[in-house]
Formats: sequence, structure tokens, C-alpha cells
Amino acid sequence: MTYLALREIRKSWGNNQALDAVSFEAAAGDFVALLGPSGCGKTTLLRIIAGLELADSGTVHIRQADVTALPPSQRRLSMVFQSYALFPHLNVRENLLFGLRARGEDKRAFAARLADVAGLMELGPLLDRLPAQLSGGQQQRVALGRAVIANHQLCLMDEPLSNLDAKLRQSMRREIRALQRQLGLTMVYVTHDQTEAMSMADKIILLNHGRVVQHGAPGELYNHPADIFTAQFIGSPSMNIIPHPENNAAGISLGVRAEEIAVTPAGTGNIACRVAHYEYMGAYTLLIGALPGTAESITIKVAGMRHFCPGDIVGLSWPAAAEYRFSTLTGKRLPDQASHGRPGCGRRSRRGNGRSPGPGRGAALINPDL
Ligand SMILES: Nc1ncnc2c1ncn2[C@@H]1O[C@H](COP(=O)(O)OP(=O)(O)OP(=O)(O)O)[C@@H](O)[C@H]1O
Repeated sequence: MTYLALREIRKSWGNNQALDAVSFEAAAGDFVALLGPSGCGKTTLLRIIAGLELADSGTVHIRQADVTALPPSQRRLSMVFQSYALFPHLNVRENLLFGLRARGEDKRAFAARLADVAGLMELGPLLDRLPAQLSGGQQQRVALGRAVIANHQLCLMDEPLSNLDAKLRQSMRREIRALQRQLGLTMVYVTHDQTEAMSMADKIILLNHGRVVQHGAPGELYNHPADIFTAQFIGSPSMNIIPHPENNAAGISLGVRAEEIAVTPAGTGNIACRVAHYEYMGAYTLLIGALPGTAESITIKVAGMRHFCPGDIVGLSWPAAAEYRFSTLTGKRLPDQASHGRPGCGRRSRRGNGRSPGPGRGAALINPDL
């Protein structure tokens, strides 16, 4: 069942069009991530769903009802903000109960609901503390608890983890996802962090300049990016976009992910590159190379610890199935070549024979003028 539907939402601030005909739907129990770079309109969209901001045009439907004109209090949803928005002078217990009191809900049920949420969020021992006496992670948990205690099926979150350190962020991601599943919440989650969206969401709505660039399951965006923007926004490191090495391929840019490229001896592989530098990351090494005769650089991800000599020439090889072709002019992805294109296939089927460091498409493409 469609739980949330946005239709053709537009919003401008003066001359600045923050949202341009944004539409999407979320089914009951879906975890939807609104993803995109800073300023693309994510928070504005979330606030419009919540009723904290009014759209210039377009409609918001929740549970099949048009709520576009309803105030936030009548939309039956909860929201978690980046800043946590806890009341500093209220202890954890009172922060958790604040919304229930404000809505005049039945006091006889408070104790049981408080006990449930305190248990679920492991807040029991902290109920008498003020927010200032909590760590960032604990404050975050109170903010989540406040959303959960409201017992609304639709939950909106605006970059809820951005104030936490990397390790805590990772564990909170799992907690939020587990909580969302356990309670069957329909979640709309704003983030600019593609890793967060990839690891948590059932569906990603990727925005840029107030428009939906592409939407779909994480694997869909990763394996079948519609354009260069999606290709480079999804995945880490970003997909390499390089000039097509074949002379007769003017107007075509080639996309290859760093993890699909193997380093081969100079004079072999698909293209040659000059080692610029490398970064050892523990489980893998990132090699950053310069493509001779161009201003382009290329990033290669190789397993384990590897050493390279800056200035050295190496070959780079990748399976044909790992290549994406884009129009240099429009940035749109071009249809896969018949030899290896399998539209609609998942990640595994897109790939060829993995990372074979063999000669690839070969010697004809190697630029010997280094
Ligand atoms: N109250 C406002 N008044 C004027 N312009 C605004 C207002 N709120 C947002 N904007 C503008 O609308 C655009 C979208 O902003 P929004 O906060 O929705 O982006 P965002 O994707 O959430 O960005 P970030 O990730 O940096 O929070 C931006 O250009 C922003 O400057």
C-alpha cells in the first residue's frame, strides 16, 4: 500500500527554485532516503512532508488522504532533527513525554509507554538526567525515543547522525534500521552521505538542484546509473569518468569504477597511466594516476597493501562488462553495447570475469607516447 505520495512539489525562495516538480511514493514499511548534495532541497522537501513548510504547488498524501493543507499536528508523523531538539531544562523522562503531554494524550498510559521506549532504546538508567549530562549518542537515542513514543507510523529524519563520530554513526545506522523494521515504520530519511543511504534504504530518491535525478533501490542506482551525476554520487570512491580511449568514440565518456580496475605491467591493459600517488587504507590501497595526454586523473582500488613509485607508468585493465558509456554532451548514460549489455540485470550479471589483470581490450588502446 502506498503510505506517502508526493506529487509535483514546487517551492521557490525568491528567485531560487529549491524544488522543481518533485514526485515520489513510499509504501508502508519502506525506508526511503532523500539523498543529494548540500542545497539540493532535501530538508525543504522533508519539512513540506511534515507540514512545517508549505509548497508553492503540488500535493502531499499520507495514507491516501490529501494532507497538503493540514498543520503538522494533524499529519500523525514524528520527526527527528539533526540538532536533536531536546529541551535542555527537561530531563530525559520529561523530554520523552513532552509530545504526549502537549497532545493531551491519556496520562494513564504514560508509564507503560515510557517503560517500553526506555527499554527499547536502553534509556532506563538515564531517565533523570538532563540532556547536558548525556553523550552525543545518548542524546540521539533520546531524540529517537521521542519519535518512537509518539507511536506514529510515519517517521521523518533529517541527518540525525551527522553530529556523531564515524564509529557511533555506523552503529546507530544499524540501530535505526533495526528499529524501523521492528516497528514497521515508514521512514523518510534525509542524508547527504551516500554510504548511509546505500546501507540503510530500501529506496533512494537522489536529488540535485531541486529535481529528482534518479530513484530506485540502492543496487539499481549503483549498477544502472542514468547519468554521470548518479554514477559519481553513488559509490566510493566516485566512478572514474575518462575520455573514451578509442579515437572514433568522440562525444563518449567512459565510466569505470575504481574497484573494477586491475593494475598490470606497463604496455599491457586497456590504457596506460602514470602513478601520481597512493593511499594505504588498511584493507585496500587507492592508487591515483594521471592519464597521459589528458588532464584527467583516475583512481584504482586494489586489495591489501601495495606500493607504487610516483612517476612510474603502469597499465590498467578492466573487463568490458564493467564499462559504462555516457554522452559527454548531456551526461546521460548511453545504451550498453550489444556485446555485453544486459539491461535490467543485477550487479553480478553486469560483471564480466571479475578482476582478471589480463590484457583486456588490448594493445591498440595503449598510448605509447608517455
Ligand atoms: N528559509 C529559507 N529561505 C531562503 N532560502 C532557503 C530557505 N530554506 C532553504 N533555502 C534554500 O533552498 C535551497 C534548498 O535548501 P535545503 O536546506 O532544502 O537543502 P539541503 O539539500 O537540505 O541542504 P543541506 O544538505 O546543506 O542541509 C538552498 O538553496 C537554500 O539556500
